[in-house]
Amino acid sequence: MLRFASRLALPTRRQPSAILYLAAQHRALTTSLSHVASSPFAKGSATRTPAATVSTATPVVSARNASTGAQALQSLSQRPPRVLVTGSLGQLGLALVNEMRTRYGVGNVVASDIRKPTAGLPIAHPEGPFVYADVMNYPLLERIIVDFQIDWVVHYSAMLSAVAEKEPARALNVNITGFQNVLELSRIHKLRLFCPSTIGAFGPQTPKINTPDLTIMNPNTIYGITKVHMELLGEYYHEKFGVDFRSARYPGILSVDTMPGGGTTDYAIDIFHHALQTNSYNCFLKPETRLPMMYISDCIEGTLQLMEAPVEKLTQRVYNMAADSFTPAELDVAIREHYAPDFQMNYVPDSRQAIADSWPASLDDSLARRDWGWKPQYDTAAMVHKMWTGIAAQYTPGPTKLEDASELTKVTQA
Ligand SMILES: NC(=O)C1=CN([C@@H]2O[C@H](COP(=O)(O)OP(=O)(O)OC[C@H]3O[C@@H](n4cnc5c(N)ncnc54)[C@H](O)[C@@H]3O)[C@@H](O)[C@H]2O)C=CC1
Ligand SMILES: CC(=O)[C@H](N)C(=O)O
Repeated sequence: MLRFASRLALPTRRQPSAILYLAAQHRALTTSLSHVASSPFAKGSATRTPAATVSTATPVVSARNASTGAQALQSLSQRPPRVLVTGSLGQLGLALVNEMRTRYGVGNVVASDIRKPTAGLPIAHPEGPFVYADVMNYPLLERIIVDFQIDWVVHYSAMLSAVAEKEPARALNVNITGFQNVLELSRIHKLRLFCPSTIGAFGPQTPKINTPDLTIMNPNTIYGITKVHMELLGEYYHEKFGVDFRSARYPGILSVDTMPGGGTTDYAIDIFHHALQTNSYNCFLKPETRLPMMYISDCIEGTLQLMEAPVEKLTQRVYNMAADSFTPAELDVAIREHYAPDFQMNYVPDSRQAIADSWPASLDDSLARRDWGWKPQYDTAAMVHKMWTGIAAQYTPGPTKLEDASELTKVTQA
């Protein structure tokens, strides 16, 4: 099995400054959590809503980030938001919850998923609240939002591009019905809602280089269609009902501590694990396939910047967000030049090649930079360095462990 260091916090370039929060707020939320833990809902009631597992022992301490915190707190009526994160055990959710709990206070960030948090996941604050939440279950979501007095939802539950092509009916349900549920609940309960979009929302007719925010989309994958639906419906709810919907179109995200969930950009993570374990990799994309990519710290930082941005700064609701772009061949060269001279890359393109071919090679994110100050910290060289050194540290030195490579990721079977 992969050996993850437990309780790894996201690498951060800033020292969070912890401030003790008002005692009244502390009492209010602790009371709220106690209520949930002792409610019929929490125990699993006759309505067959699954039990919410909540740690009431968690003190509600507000730890805010020094650089962005003051401004965001002002716009939040001087208290940190209470946030529900759906799909929080996925590649991005784990990292986002870790960072949000550092900034907003452990008890203020409710993690949720349909899976159990297993030992070894990089959860920095395991004492924080975690609940079962199937995003298709509207009454359950509403109950969590009310019981925890949620202000913001980050909707991360989704099926990614490769797995969605394999199970289109399920992907439509999770990605479309799930989003419609959180959007409608955001309208009713006046929540700020963030749902990520993706380079996968674009299609073969989209301009490939420096793709602007507003352009032809026409995706030809189930994943892309569900994401365009999400963008349009979110904008509609904003226009029509004033829902504070926000979205960023992410590139492929690279992470050390968490594994990808079945996408087309997953090769750029798999390659490091295979290189370190077997010194070779069968890449499922052709060498020249250029795709936009981003390191996870940038993704999480940018997401929080957009979430915290004062509403008057936003001139639109969906923004491109970019860092750098590279090809499998360039990654191969970087690994051989700097880390593993004998690394052997083979190219065995599969059905994911067609998906990648329909996506942009680079994004124009100038509006995100202008409106809410987006600026990535990691270019390709810096990403490769973080990935190699971070993943190398996960493997114990010794003989090659082939069984580890076979466990690497769900996507190798996609
Ligand atoms: N990872 C990436 O490179 C990119 C991700 N995104 C978007 O970011 C979001 C998060 O992506 P990842 O963390 O990579 O995905 P992931 O596949 O790693 O995690 C998704 C999580 O959703 C959960 N889930 C599935 N069905 C659910 C349901 N019915 N109810 C509740 N939870 C359910 C899964 O158990 C899983 O933990 C998604 O919306 C994805 O489209 C966008 C662009 C790039
Ligand atoms: C770019 C994405 O949305 C995701 N990583 C995928 O490849 O499906």
